[in-house]
Amino acid sequence: MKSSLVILYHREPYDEVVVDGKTVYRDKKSPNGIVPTLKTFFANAESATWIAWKQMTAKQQSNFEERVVMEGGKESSQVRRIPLSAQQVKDFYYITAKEAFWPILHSFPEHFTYESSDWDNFKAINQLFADAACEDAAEDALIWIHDYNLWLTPYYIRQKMPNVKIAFFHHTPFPAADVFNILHWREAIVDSLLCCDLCGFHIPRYVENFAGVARSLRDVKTVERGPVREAFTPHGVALSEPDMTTKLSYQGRTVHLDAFPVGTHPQYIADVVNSEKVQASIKQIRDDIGDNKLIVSAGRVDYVKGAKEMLLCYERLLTRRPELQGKVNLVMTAVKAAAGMRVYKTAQSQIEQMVGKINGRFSKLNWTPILLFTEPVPYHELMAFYGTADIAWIPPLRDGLNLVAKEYIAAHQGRDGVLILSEFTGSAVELPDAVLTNPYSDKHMDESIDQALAMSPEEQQERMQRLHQVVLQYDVKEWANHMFRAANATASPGEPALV
Ligand SMILES: Nc1ncnc2c1ncn2[C@@H]1O[C@H](COP(=O)(O)OP(=O)(O)O[C@H]2O[C@H](CO)[C@@H](O)[C@H](O)[C@H]2O)[C@@H](O)[C@H]1O
Ligand SMILES: O=P(O)(O)OC[C@H](O)CO
Repeated sequence: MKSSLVILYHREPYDEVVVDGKTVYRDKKSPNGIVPTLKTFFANAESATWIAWKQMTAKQQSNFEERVVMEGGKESSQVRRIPLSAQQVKDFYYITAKEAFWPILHSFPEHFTYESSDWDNFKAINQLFADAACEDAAEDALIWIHDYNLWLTPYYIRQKMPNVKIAFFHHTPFPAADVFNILHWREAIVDSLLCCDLCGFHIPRYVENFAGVARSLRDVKTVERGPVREAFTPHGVALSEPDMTTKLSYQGRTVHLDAFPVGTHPQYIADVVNSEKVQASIKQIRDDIGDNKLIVSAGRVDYVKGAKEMLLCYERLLTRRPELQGKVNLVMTAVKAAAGMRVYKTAQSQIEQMVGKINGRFSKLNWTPILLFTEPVPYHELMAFYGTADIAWIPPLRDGLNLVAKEYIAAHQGRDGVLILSEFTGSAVELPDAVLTNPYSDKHMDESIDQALAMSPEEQQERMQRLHQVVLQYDVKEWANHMFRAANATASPGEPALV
């Protein structure tokens, strides 16, 4: 049966493990903000296909289940896996995507490496995803593609299905033209994105950057522009943008552009935090640290996430204000996205060395300044840390959005807590009541942590209530609904709208 919704995201929605000779599918352990987001509505969709890759040997390829149904999911919603060899995965994901595209997307051209990239392999794998999508999509389906790993799929799909609806969502930032255009393959990528009906981004700045790139490379016409929605701070934050382009036309096709940031599951998070199990963990953490201030900072190991800048600031804090030694605890997670990525080795060892140095310098018999987790933390434990923490410290140098900020707010349910949030995360233009900080400035970082530590309970509550309203209103359901509404609105006159 053909699907009315086809989701293309390169990762599978679960970890496949063999227990006692039987294959079972478990929630993914690695910290990734996209999989849980997409899983929520994929599991409930009536007839959907999720297309991902699966690494296997040639021998395994001759005999594997191409399609599986997720536990608890509907028979009509299947995960279709494209078999890839270890070498293909390495070239496509670890190297071309992470060593060439990722640094450019995050405006770190100094980390960009071109020589080891394998563009032909990237094209071939994108073609495989596009072929699978076309096989599974009904004529009136929506094909929803996620992230830069699949940049070329719109082009290949359009060759085979000229009228199918294609939406693309970027979970990362989208950089300005003078950075994006460093990519050798810029024309092919932009031509492919211009084959979409809808190109979605987290925030208006990324929309504007994409429109700027398209204008710089192709003779696109701006069809519509307007002020940004009230959900976004229009001025004054590093990534603010007062107006944005909402329609471009190119070669007879209209491409809709839109900004709709991913949301979280505030009610689910509140239920987990309020559960007996998590409340018991929260009490245990509090008993362990007494009246100390608990700071939490969670994320993947990545040079874009600002861990180094935060650790330097924490070291300065303990030096500038020795009275805080023994009175604050920083719980930090720095977990690898996948094993064996050379691009993250330096970032990981840098974090481990800095934590070792700070702990070595300041620890006392009964106090260690930093507790570092380098392995995924079970969800309930993570929520217990979010729920207990007086401060969440989120310092990325660049981040498409940052879901940890929203999860922390949801865990506190408008009661208390302080969010220190880098202005260079997409979420900063949605969350003006956070303590916004500039991770490129030592002075600003120092002022922000001082401000957070000194904030009165009344001010914490006022800010948290406003932040909670935002997180409640723009949750993950609203994100998906926004996308479906926006995709529907791309129907040209006379063309039937999506159902
Ligand atoms: N030690 C640990 N163990 C287990 N889980 C952990 C963990 N540390 C963090 N997590 C969880 O991992 C997720 C990470 O979310 P991010 O928004 O940082 O996503 P990520 O960078 O993967 O994805 C991309 O997609 C998302 C969604 O679009 C964007 O917010 C982001 O900018 C972009 O880079 C959060 O749900 C967090 O709670
Ligand atoms: O592709 P991954 O799993 O490394 O994902 C990292 C980010 O979530 C992509 O935006």
